[in-house]
Amino acid sequence: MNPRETLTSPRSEASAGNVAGTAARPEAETAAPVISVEDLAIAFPSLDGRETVKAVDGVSFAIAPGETFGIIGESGSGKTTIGRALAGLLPPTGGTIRYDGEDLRGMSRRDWRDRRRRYQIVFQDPNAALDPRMTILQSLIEPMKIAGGRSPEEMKAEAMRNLDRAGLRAELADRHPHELSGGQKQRVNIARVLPLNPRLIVCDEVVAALDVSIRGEILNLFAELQREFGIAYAFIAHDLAIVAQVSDRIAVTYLGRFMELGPAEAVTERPLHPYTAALLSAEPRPLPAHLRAPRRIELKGEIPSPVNPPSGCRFRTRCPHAQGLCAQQAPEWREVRPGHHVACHFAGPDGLVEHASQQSSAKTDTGGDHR
Ligand SMILES: Nc1ncnc2c1ncn2[C@@H]1O[C@H](COP(=O)(O)OP(=O)(O)OP(=O)(O)O)[C@@H](O)[C@H]1O
Repeated sequence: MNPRETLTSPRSEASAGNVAGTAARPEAETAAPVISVEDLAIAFPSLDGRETVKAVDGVSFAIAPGETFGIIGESGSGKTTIGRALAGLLPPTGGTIRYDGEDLRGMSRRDWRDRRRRYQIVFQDPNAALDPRMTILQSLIEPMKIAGGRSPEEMKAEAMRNLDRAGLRAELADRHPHELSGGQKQRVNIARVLPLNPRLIVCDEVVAALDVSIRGEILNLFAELQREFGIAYAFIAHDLAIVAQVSDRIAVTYLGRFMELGPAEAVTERPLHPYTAALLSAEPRPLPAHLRAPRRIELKGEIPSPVNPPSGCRFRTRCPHAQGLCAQQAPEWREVRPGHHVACHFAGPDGLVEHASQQSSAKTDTGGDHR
């Protein structure tokens, strides 16, 4: 994560050498993944209990130490569900998650808790993890109490150190959450997880509820902690420009599956999947030049229900380039550029859109209109 890079200066290719399945940063190429996910599936019973909501339906990836792994996609695409599963808050209904190589299933509850502690989540709502009745100091001490092994004096000293690390003044320790701003509370949330020596923090829309003016400061704090402690982040957000700015790699999620996964600058500057291109061109705010889609691709209609996803390619019902094949066959997950994977029948190393448009003009179209 490096939010100090401005949005108008994309990362250089050299700084983003990539290895399939792990990090985009060269120093992480040989490091064992902090987390590796294989064929993850998470299903919920629907509200009436009669159907199954396939919120996540077969995603695989690995995150390297110190990497920021961005996850984007429309509302309902499964981002939060993936994030909650990574933080151990939701048991997978299929597939495996390995934490530093270990599958935690079947462990004793105590061992599981000890391991899981190092994979944390910070939510959009700064109040989500703070008890309004506790002082900030008590809130900072609470996770250490649960973890055990420190004396009250040690816990207090560690809490004060982390308050400082998170950029907060010592006198805030005696305040209650309602006396702090949203940005300050989000800093407390970050300070709370530091004593747990996190390996991975899932950042779920962590700046979405904050004033635009302080978003950069919070992102800088995440970046500083990453540099200092080598923490990896799974960074979930709607705001494409922010995800592009902070991530080493980006996964593009649609209806519980990944459509595309690759180095951040490649995904945002030379997207392979029409869904990624559509997300880029649908950005309400003007994006920096390097993130702008070459032409506008309209994303029509709502995301279909994960109870009954479309056959073949899940995106086909909204894809301007869909053809007969897309309804019949789910596209394979292919690596078409080094470290850059895509699930689209028509993606090639030089991109997709032109190739698919040429074919679609000659064949029957099963999707929306062209363009
Ligand atoms: N506890 C649950 N019970 C039933 N369905 C659920 C549950 N949690 C999530 N879902 C469904 O799973 C799908 C994915 O939801 P999820 O919150 O992961 O998406 P998201 O991409 O994070 O969306 P948003 O950006 O709005 O947070 C949605 O259709 C959602 O309604």
